[in-house]
Amino acid sequence: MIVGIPKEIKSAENRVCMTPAGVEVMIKSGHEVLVEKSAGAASGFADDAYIRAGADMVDTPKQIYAGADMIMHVKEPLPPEYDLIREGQIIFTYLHLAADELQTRALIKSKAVCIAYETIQKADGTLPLLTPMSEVAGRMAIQESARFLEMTHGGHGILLGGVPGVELATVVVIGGGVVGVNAAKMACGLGAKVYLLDLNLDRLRYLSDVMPANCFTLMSSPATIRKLVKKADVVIGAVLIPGAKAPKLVTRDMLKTMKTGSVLVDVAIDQGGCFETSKATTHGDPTFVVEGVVHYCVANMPGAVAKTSTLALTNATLPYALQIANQGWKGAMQANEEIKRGANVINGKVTYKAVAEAFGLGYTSVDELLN
Ligand SMILES: NC(=O)C1=CN([C@@H]2O[C@H](COP(=O)(O)OP(=O)(O)OC[C@H]3O[C@@H](n4cnc5c(N)ncnc54)[C@H](O)[C@@H]3O)[C@@H](O)[C@H]2O)C=CC1
Ligand SMILES: CC(=O)C(=O)O
Repeated sequence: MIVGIPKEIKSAENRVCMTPAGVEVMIKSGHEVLVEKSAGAASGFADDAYIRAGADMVDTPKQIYAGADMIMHVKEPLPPEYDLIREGQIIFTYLHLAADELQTRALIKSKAVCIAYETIQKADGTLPLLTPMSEVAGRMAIQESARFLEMTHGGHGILLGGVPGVELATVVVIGGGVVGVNAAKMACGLGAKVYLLDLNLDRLRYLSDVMPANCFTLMSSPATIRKLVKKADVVIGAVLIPGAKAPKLVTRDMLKTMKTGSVLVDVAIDQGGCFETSKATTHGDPTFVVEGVVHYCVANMPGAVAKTSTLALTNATLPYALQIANQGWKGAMQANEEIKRGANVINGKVTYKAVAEAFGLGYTSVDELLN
């Protein structure tokens, strides 16, 4: 198979979907790899390293899309790429379709085989290709909160951990999965008072055992969220219903009760965001203010720390990419249920239920397409 690696074009997206070490493994397995010039530069991988690994370097995304059987990306294809995608081509990347009708319709039209990193799912429900970036984004969420609590950035000027004799900050983390735990750990480490909310009681039991003493676990409900946001300096949105649009958990009315200059970080923005007032922002212009509350809603947070994120992401994606390249998409999905759960749009059909439901589109089981 010919695998294509275009340069990312989303705003301030510095990651690349495969390192030279990954390219070497692909090529040793009998595949060819096309890499767009300077695709890895921002992550610390010069073109020379890809050439030494055996890749063919090309100048434009057009050449990548024209020549490759499987396109790998980090972020979703953007409008300039839609018409480059070919029928039957495999697109393997983060897609987050339930929050992006334009892209969903473009992928349906393309008749490509679109496999989403974020819905590849193990039998125990975990999401192996989302986890590493959720670890990064969860940790970053607290760095960014600390930055935007500073007065020069619009915050109300409280230090997360306080100092002896002075009140410390209150951080509310909604969602106790990978993002939530990583955010809560960082906030606890800095000394803040942290509330960590989830709907899953078994998860709350586990978290209550393993988290530090300044982390308080609570069952998530509208009443609890309404009460906590009033005293919060920071609220982190970290919920996920896999593949689906995020539920809106903090309403505009709740926002009106919050402190002026407090900070919301909606990490779940890639799935549409879990605050009613969220809209996606970029690293270039990451925040906006509604009802006096600073909103940070960047959909590709890990792109800002690409030297960490590229390695963490590609450690996880390579084995799956290799299996798809070795067996083709049908063979890989027949052999591996985890990859089958990644099927979102295939040959013009929506094969992920939550995506079909998000836009009132017809749903086709991937099994119907595998025979
Ligand atoms: N903005 C960005 O750059 C990035 C965004 N993300 C996004 O962050 C979100 C969270 O991802 P993960 O932590 O990996 O997911 P996860 O599946 O590990 O955790 C989600 C948690 O939310 C909980 N939950 C669901 N509904 C809830 C509710 N109503 N109240 C409280 N908790 C609820 C679930 O029980 C689960 O424990 C996803 O949308 C993911 O795509 C992840 C990485 C980067
Ligand atoms: C998860 C995701 O969309 C990201 O890392 O950008």
